[in-house]
Amino acid sequence: MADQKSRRRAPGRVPVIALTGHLGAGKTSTLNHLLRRPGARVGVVVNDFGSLNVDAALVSGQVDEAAAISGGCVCCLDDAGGLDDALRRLSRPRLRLDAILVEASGVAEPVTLARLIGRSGTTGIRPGGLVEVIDAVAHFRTVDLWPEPPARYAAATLVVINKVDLLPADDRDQVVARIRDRVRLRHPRVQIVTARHGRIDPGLVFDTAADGDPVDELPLAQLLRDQNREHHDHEHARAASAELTRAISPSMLIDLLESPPAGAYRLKGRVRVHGSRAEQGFVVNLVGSLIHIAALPDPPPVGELVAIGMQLDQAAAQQRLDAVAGTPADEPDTAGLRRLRRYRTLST
Ligand SMILES: Nc1nc2c(ncn2[C@@H]2O[C@H](COP(=O)(O)OP(=O)(O)OP(=O)(O)O)[C@@H](O)[C@H]2O)c(=O)[nH]1
Repeated sequence: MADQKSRRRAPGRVPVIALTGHLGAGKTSTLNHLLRRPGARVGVVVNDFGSLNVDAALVSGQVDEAAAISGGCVCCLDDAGGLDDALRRLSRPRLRLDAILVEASGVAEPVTLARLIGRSGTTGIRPGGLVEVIDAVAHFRTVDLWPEPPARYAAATLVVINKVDLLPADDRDQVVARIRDRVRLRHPRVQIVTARHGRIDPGLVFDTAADGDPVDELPLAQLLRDQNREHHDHEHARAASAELTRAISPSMLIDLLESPPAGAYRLKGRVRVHGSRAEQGFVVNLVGSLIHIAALPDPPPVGELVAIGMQLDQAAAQQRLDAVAGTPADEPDTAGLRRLRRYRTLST
């Protein structure tokens, strides 16, 4: 009988699965959902666009092995921003990982990322598919904007139409069908599923990494040419971030989320505030104009806030974030806490 160790992972190269999608589409939610799959040893590479790794903080603790790439979009940095190093480290045989998931920043181009993974010099890995997460609500305002369907659809092995819960009930089927049709125009055979909070069947993702997958089934040269003809949004994305070394004012935080800096499409972070009795931690998220706030089990010793947008006014955003980070908030702020808790209740 095969011993436990040899049964833990199929022999051979570790499949590397990329998770892509526009800013705030639901990549971290999908990743966290996949990490809850029992029985698989999964390594994760997280690439945040801002200089602070919010996503890495949100997945650590649930993952067997993690590597973070920060400071820019993985496909725009020299040397793939350390992707090869991270893959080399995570594919070491003694880690016995079943799969490696790479969560790209929300501004990475899937075609380029697929190429980086496919052409990686790392010997212990093989491409295991690319999961493109789509924000069903914002898709036609953010990603699919031109007469030709975007090249990014063709790089995907699985398309997740996420946030379907946010579509109005009488529009839902029509919007989902429209996204499906556009994807299929580019990629007739791709798997498409709908999801809420990235809750897809993990078997779909790990199955796309079956050992028999062709190493490179994508006509990448053609796709790269198509992508270059399209709008290169990732070249124009900008970010501002601030480290939060103390509790912040909930009023200032909610003001920031309700009236974000000019051009900020995405705002996210982990914060600490003074509750009525003790300090409390929260994860805050803004996508477009949608605010989501969830409680953390413990207040983070050091938190962070990151703002990202294609046309972000970086200086103004930095000033706003620095003001939140630098304003003393040592007393409970009852009105601010009430506003924060209201968003938290609406977010459940
Ligand atoms: N209502 C609803 N909210 C969702 C869903 N999926 C994600 N969200 C929320 O959308 C926000 C962004 O989700 P993330 O998973 O962080 O998105 P992301 O793609 O990782 O974001 P970036 O890494 O910044 O590009 C969070 O507030 C999530 O709770 C969904 O299916 N329904």
